[in-house]
Amino acid sequence: MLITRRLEFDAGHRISTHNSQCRHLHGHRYVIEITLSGEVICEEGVAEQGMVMDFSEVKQIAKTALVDKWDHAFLVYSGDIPVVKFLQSLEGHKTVVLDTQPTAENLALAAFRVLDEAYQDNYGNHLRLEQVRLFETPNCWADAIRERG
Ligand SMILES: Nc1nc2c(c(=O)[nH]1)N=C([C@H](O)[C@H](O)COP(=O)(O)OP(=O)(O)OP(=O)(O)O)CN2
Ligand SMILES: [Zn+2]
Repeated sequence: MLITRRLEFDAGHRISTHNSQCRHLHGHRYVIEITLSGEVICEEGVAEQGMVMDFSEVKQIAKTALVDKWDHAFLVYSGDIPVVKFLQSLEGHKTVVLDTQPTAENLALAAFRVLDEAYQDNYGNHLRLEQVRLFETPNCWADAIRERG
């Protein structure tokens, strides 16, 4: 069984190597969709009976591990030296330094890695992160998918 939880957050970025608009500092209302697989919990009388994981728990884990850290932050590539220096000069600014350009593809991958560690199988129902879909705009998104093997 697959379940998916959608969350939204705002963040700034730029793609410093881009040859058009995206090299300018700008922001997005990002949407992240987290898809988990697992067996439906059958244990009689537990709060999660009939669920793979309670959607509110899926949300809480995503917020703690990732969304609250990225929300209203500027997501910057460590190689984008002028912007890294500028952000460091702003006292207390919420900045997330990434080791890759903050494209939809790289953000989906980074989110997958963080969230994969965060979701634990507490009920022996083989809970597992399968996919992170990250929308940069309503028309543009990237999917980071668990590799088989
Ligand atoms: N493969 C990718 N291509 C682009 C990315 C990306 O992350 N991966 N990112 C950008 C820019 O950051 C930009 O914000 C997206 O801009 P754009 O293509 O203009 O998207 P819009 O939804 O605003 O465009 P509409 O034409 O208004 O739908 C660029 N490319
Ligand atoms: Zn952008």
